[in-house]
Amino acid sequence: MTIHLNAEPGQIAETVLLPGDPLRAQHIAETFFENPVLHNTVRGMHGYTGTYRGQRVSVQGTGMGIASSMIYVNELITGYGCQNLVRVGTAGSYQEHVHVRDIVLAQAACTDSNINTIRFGAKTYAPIADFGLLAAAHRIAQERGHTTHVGNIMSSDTFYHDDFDQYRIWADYGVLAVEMEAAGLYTLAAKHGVKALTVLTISDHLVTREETTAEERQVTFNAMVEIALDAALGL
Ligand SMILES: O=P(O)(O)O[C@H]1O[C@H](CO)[C@@H](O)[C@H]1O
Ligand SMILES: O=c1cc[nH]c(=O)[nH]1
Repeated sequence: MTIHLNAEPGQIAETVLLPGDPLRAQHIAETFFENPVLHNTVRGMHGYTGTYRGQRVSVQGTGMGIASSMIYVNELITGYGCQNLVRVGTAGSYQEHVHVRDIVLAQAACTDSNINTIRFGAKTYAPIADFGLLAAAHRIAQERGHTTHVGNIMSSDTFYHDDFDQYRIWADYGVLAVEMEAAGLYTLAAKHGVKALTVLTISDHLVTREETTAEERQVTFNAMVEIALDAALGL
């Protein structure tokens, strides 16, 4: 057991999907896993372990933001020996050609958080995805005909900015979309020598202001989860 996870030792699989929302963790377990068992109840941040196409796998809610998610990622790696960590989340598009419902594979993650200023001072660290997971996810998404973009994303500490247009500087440098966790996940994965990837579904658009309905989000979300599971488990 760790401070924020009350799973028994060995109860969490080596491969873990990481949605921000604990209810999405429940949805993933109930929709995709065989024999899911609730492994965490601390703070209502539900996590489940079961099997998917015969292989052991877990899903763990992380909460929103780098600060919350890094607590879970840290404890999953150091307390439970997790080796493959794949975030599955929603994101806002920064680019006209990246549409709502599209899938984004985060090759790298910029951040406005201080997590790496604390570590590296004035030197800049570039948090990146595991290439094997990234390549597998890309191949699977292409085979299934999903519109998929691979590139840089922004992991922001702030959902509501005083200046809405602040995103344009990132868009000008080719950043595809914004979410709130990947840079922390990639940094911790590198530190501990484990594999990480972030798979995102575009849920809203900062340029066109388009949004998806809850039903649309659900359908695209399931496609993203299947890509993440198959890539992480080498299926
Ligand atoms: O859909 P999830 O995984 O929660 O991810 C995105 O949604 C939340 C903001 O609404 C942030 O956590 C952001 O990263
Ligand atoms: O605009 C968005 C959408 C999802 N998640 C974010 O962090 N921002």
